[in-house]
Amino acid sequence: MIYTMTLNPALDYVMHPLTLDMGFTNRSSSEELHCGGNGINISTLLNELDVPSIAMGIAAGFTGDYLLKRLQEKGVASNFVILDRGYTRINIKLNGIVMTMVNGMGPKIPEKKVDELLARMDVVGAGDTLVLTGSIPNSLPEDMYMQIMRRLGGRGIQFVVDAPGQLLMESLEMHPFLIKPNNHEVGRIYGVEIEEPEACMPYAHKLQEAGARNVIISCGGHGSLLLDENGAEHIVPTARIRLVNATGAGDSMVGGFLAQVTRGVDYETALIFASACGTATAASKGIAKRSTIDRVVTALYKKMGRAIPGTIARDIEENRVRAEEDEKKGSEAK
Ligand SMILES: O=P(O)(O)OC[C@@]1(O)O[C@H](CO)[C@@H](O)[C@@H]1O
Repeated sequence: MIYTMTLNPALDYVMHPLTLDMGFTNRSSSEELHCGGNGINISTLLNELDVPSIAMGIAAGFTGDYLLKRLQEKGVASNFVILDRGYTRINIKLNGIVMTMVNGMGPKIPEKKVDELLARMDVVGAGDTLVLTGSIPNSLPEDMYMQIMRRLGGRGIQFVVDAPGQLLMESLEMHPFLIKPNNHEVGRIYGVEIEEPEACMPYAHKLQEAGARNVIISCGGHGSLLLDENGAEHIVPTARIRLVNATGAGDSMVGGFLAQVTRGVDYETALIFASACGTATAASKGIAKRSTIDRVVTALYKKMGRAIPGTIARDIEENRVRAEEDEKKGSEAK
């Protein structure tokens, strides 16, 4: 089973402001509300791909109730500790000419609720994957991810860590199965400016030498790289799309990669699929739907001048047939 941990989930309130003038009232042309937080985004993407996962974390108040209700409606399994006070944050995403985000701090988490969460996490065991991603609320210890990994270490669990600088570097001693920083995060860690996957590859080697098994570095429109646990280097371009909203694109990459690795697909194919999932979300409102992912996978293989591997091509065909049947049933029911 894949477990995702979101210690500080959010409702992402995406606004499309026509202007963004500081000190004035700006008007938005439309708004959307999505379930957010990195782990939740990964579980949402996995659910879209019919890969079971359990989203774990801490929720509170009316926003937390709404978040959990929405997850249930979508069919995303969850196991959240509920706080008695405060409310799950609402993160503002201002999707104008440039994307501007204001992320909330999140509720204060009492120690007894942390203990409850840790106790619930004891269900994670041998052969499971645990994804630790997103910010750690101020009221929790900064080394919370390390505490979780140390507690669960030695049980045969595969850890996936997608966290900023120091947190990521500290986690490497636990030999995470996968880390996925982007080029800017890697640049900040090593004090360099790097844009393209080729330039990032030496740093992927450094991160692997420091303990990570598989290292993905996403480089936005320049593509992405994977240095896999066997030492093989893979570089994949990005499919061309019209950018709608990049929130959750990195999480979708992680979800797409895990979905393919879980079914035993080779690492390069998993990276290509992961890249397509990230791009598909960037082209969507919220986390990408299956049909968009399939479209982007097809476009990416075309761009690379390669044939789509059998397993992925069969999935695409099955999804197409299923969508057609659903549409037929829908119009018959009207
Ligand atoms: O404040 P954090 O935890 O660092 O990031 C949270 C967040 O910005 O990351 C996700 C992906 O971009 C969003 O769904 C969410 O609002």
